[in-house]
Amino acid sequence: MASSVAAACERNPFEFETSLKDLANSSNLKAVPSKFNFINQPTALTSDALPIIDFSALTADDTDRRSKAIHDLSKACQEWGFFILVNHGIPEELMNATFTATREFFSLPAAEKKQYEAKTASDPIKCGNFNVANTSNQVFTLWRDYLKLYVHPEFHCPHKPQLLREVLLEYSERCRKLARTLVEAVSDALELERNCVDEALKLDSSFQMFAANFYPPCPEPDQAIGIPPHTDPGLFTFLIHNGVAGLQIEHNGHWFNANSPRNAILVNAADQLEIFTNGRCKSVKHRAVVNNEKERISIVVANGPSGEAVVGPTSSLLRKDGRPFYRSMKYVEYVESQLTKSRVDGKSLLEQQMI
Ligand SMILES: O=C(O)CCC(=O)C(=O)O
Ligand SMILES: [Fe+2]
Repeated sequence: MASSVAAACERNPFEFETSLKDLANSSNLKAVPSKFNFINQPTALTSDALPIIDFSALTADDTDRRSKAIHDLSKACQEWGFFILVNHGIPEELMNATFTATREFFSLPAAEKKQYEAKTASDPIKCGNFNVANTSNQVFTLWRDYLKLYVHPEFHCPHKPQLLREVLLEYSERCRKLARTLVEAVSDALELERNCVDEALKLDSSFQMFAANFYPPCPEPDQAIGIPPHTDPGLFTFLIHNGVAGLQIEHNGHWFNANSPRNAILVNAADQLEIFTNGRCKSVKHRAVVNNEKERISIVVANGPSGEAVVGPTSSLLRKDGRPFYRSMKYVEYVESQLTKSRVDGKSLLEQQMI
């Protein structure tokens, strides 16, 4: 759920000028048009094995099995910040339908999509390519079309394609349930009261965002970027993709290709989980690179606290001297500030929250 990459650009960051899908389809592009130019950092090392968490074990009656899964989850959140979730119970057909509906949305005529061009950070439906500035104030456009929706506690969705509403209602609800169980498991692992996150962060009215990213093949993949390095807002982000590689994550100072098997969900601990646990869980930087052969789609759900919750470190995880490592901030303000206040290669909003 890329956000900390955005910037207070002179151009509207949300401006929808080019449907990249159309640009890539219509012209025989040999080079990346200059407005997309972004020089990538060194490419990723080969993939290392990300931790795998078996969701069915987290909810198992067998206490030993459950305790081991909770321990593994907590270790994954503290060491990698990312893990692969298997046996999560979301039907394959629902995931496929989500891809189908999303692809249909991106195939709509540009004029149809342009009605969802956002004017401000708080618009609940946003569609475009996204303009970003770096610390030298140079603005560039990301090599991706995106659709971003606020789906809970209020559900917002474009009218077309018809299928989209139905699948997103179901997919987002299932993701909320999974995220809640993961949050409980992390609370157990950190010896917090089981429902303490739920209560403190008002998860009944969890602010949940859905994003679909469409990356067409790019003639010069080293000269453009899908999404530059960023961390996500929220507690847990869920990502599924259409089988084409592109996600890279930072681990111990290196970039790794993050691959995941079909039907698994790639999960990452996000900023508010790091803040609430006073740094125990890590919200890790990641980025999306592009390739010159295949189109890539990723579907991302950011499961957050309530928009109204003021998120800061929980008291039992403060340092011995009682001081927090992070400032507190209302979640909805955090989400919207990320879209306007941080810059590529500058301090992310999460870093700005550190005391
Ligand atoms: O497309 C991807 O793999 C990354 C997407 C992402 O990080 C985001 O939408 O926040
Ligand atoms: Fe992200």
